[in-house]
Amino acid sequence: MNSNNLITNSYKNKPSSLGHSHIVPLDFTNMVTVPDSHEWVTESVPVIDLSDPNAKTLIGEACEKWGAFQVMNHGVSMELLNQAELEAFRFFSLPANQKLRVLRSPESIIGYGVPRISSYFPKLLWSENFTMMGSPIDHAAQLWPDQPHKQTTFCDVMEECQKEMKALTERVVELMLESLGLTMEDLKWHSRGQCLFTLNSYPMCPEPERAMGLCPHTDTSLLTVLYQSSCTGLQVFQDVIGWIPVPPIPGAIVINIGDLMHILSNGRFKNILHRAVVNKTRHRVSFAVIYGPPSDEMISPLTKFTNDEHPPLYRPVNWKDYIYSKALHGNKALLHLMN
Ligand SMILES: C=C1C[C@]23C[C@@]1(O)CC[C@H]2[C@@]12CCC[C@@](C)(C(=O)O1)[C@H]2[C@@H]3C(=O)O
Ligand SMILES: O=C(O)CCC(=O)C(=O)O
Ligand SMILES: [Fe+2]
Repeated sequence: MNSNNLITNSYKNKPSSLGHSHIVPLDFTNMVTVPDSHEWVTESVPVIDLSDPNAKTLIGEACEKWGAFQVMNHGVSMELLNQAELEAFRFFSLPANQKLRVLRSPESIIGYGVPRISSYFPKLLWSENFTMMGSPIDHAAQLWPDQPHKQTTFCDVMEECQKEMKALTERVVELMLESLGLTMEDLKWHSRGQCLFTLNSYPMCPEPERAMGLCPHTDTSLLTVLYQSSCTGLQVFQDVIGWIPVPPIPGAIVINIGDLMHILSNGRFKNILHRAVVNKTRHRVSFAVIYGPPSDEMISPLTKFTNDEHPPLYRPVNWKDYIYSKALHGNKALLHLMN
């Protein structure tokens, strides 16, 4: 037999793109640290400095590859973020009977309760949620009826933080559109965008590996802008790799693409699947602006992203109906909208 036909010769003349072809194994005995050459660190979502002149392009790339990124130099005051975190801890540390005064009704979005997505999973979550829209004054009055000072502080901080995070959200939406050659004018409702402000609490858990803080989901929003402070827990899902932690970076804010932005971009921007895991030693709190279009505005793939070769992937839907559909179908809601 011609020796050239043997399988053992398969690598003959193979070009070595990384120059790794003739590496001999490390002598692993007595190694006390891992040399740089052997360090495998899983890449996580990009961190983008909004003062970088290249920020727009980096955002576009991050939206297509990941559907999530962290931003620095975002213009939201650190002092305000710290105050909001403190107020969130104060709220969640209230006795259960006091928090139950502002229990969310089954029909409503706002108020205190289990995260909405709980309803479409068989097991319960190791978390609590308090969602606001605009001023939480009515809820604050129920929470602290005899302490007007506490009501004012809570409302002032929540309203101001919501305002600054909403401004950041709109700036990021603008950069996302610009990265695709569009402007805010292409969203005819752009001055009427609305947001919810939500506080998430993940108490310490005696057996974290048996529990789940927030189960895997994509957000219904256009964009969710989240502050997770210094406690790890948020993870994003990437095909092939699996769950990847989004490490807390001091001062950074996380941006997640939601289902509606995925629809607008006709699938070009990824709606990131994410979850929050819990831990044994720290009570974790996060808060987010959930940004979307006016409730009745129909959202469909922008014409810029559709043509004969790329027909619209989804039928038009408004945010209100989509939220309802998500409550019915959970993570399959988008499939129900497919053409
Ligand atoms: C508009 C909405 C988005 C949201 C579900 C909701 O109907 C109201 C609150 C939002 C929230 C906050 C906590 C996490 C989350 C997954 C949940 O269960 O309720 C989000 C939902 C979302 O982003 O889709
Ligand atoms: O707390 C987190 O890290 C995730 C929160 C989240 O996914 C959400 O509010 O939609
Ligand atoms: Fe989420």
